[in-house]
Amino acid sequence: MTALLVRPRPIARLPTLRSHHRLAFLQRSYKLGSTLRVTAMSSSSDPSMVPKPYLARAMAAVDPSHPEGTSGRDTRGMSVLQQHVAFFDRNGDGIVYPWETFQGMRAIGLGLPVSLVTSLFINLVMSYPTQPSWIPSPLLSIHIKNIHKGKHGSDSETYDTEGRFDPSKFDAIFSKFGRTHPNALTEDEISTMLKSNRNMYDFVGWAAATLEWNILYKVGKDKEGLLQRETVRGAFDGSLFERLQDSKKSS
Ligand code: HEM
Ligand SMILES: [Ca+2]
Repeated sequence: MTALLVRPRPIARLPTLRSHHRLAFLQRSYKLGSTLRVTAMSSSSDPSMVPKPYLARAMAAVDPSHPEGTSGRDTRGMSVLQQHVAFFDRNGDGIVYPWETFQGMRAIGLGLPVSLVTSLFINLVMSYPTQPSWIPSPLLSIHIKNIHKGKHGSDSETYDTEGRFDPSKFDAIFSKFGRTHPNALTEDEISTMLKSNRNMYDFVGWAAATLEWNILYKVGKDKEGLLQRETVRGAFDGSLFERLQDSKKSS
């Protein structure tokens, strides 16, 4: 009887699944407690899968099309979360002041009122947890070295508590919520995701995650109103911000 319960599905059926379904299947298998299936999946040599998708990457936002992260990116020894934030450090001193957040937002094409309100909110929320001592910063500085301490709840959990990038959590954004397109999110799907990601009584996290995804949608949506997987990956390692700034400059 037990043997019947734990018997894995024939491996031969797996390649017919699309990559995002395959990962969802992996997660379901895990919940069922069948380590046999998980082992079989992770040792697969299928090129459309990231090796060891459960292993958080310190410096690279990896997915099956970018197994080494964004090509040609100089990580400067920073974690993926530090890279996300470094774009806003306009003078490169390791500290992000509210006016730098504001300038960065304007540089990627956000409007004046949104940039004003959002930059103030971000620096208000993230300044204190990232300070090098218990004394608050009157100028609301954010220290990039400690940005992992600015991690909040009710998010996708793609960044771990040390600011690394978890490829399986990133993939789950699309396998769980990309109902209409496997590699993109509609505005409605983003709002479903935000509600699903909520942790109990985590009002700061709800607000922060809503803001993050709403501004990302604003700057990153394509002509069809879709937020593409590649745009989201670029937001995680900050390369999207540089791309947007360059395209704004050249237009
Ligand atoms: C236009 C600018 C920005 C956009 C579009 C943006 C977008 C995002 C997105 C989509 C996430 C992932 C949320 C999730 O996993 O559900 C995120 C996380 C994060 N962002 Fe930003 N962000 C921006 C600016 C900033 C700035 C200026 C800072 C700080 C200086 C910052 C700090 C963070 C931190 C600490 C996280 C981790 C949150 C967590 O995982 O709990 N972001 N951001
Ligand atoms: Ca700075």
